Amino acid sequence: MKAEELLDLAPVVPVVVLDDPDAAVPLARALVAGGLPVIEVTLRTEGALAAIERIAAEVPDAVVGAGTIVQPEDAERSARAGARFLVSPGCTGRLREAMTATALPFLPGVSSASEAMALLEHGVTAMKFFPAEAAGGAPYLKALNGPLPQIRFCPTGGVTQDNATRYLGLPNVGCVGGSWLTPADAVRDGDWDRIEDLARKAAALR
Ligand SMILES: O=C(O)C(=O)C[C@H](O)[C@H](O)COP(=O)(O)O
Repeated sequence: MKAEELLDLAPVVPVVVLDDPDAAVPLARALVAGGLPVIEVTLRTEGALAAIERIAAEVPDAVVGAGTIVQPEDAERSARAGARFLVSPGCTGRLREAMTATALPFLPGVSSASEAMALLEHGVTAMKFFPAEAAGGAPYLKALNGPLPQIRFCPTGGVTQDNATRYLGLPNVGCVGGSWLTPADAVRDGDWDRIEDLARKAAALR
């Protein structure tokens, strides 16, 4: 799968922070049941790689990836755990090389025209726009589409059920990402029905 194709699999990519790897499988099943098969597990917790491993092994309909790829080593570690894509909040030359070396599709984070152009020089045309709302929101991305129509984005950061359509209506947006599908209290309480419901509403956004 190419990164461009990843952007078209689902309108919303849930960004998940998981403390307990035991929650990974029921959580992923709830998201898939609600219609959101692409799941980004952030490497912000100790259990993140174990969570990715479990989802990859036990939820065949999910497309699980690793988020918060910050160190070059994170890319290979995530690939070994079974991640099928990689997402980073920003990008450096070393990080791009490490993500490229895994042969997995990846969405490097950018928040400016220059950052996007630096990646474009290396043939990267699918990116995460982060932090989307704080960096200028949908008007900013709309403005980038004029000079840089070959780049498509997954805006993430401050995106919600209520503002997602502003992004999804843009020609250079494939999908959006966000943590609103998996509220911390719902994950802690194992309220998978609530998460499935949130996913279903988000899946209907497009
Ligand atoms: O962890 C990463 O890799 C990030 O870059 C940040 C996340 O994508 C955002 O924290 C999600 O944003 P919210 O939906 O506003 O919570």
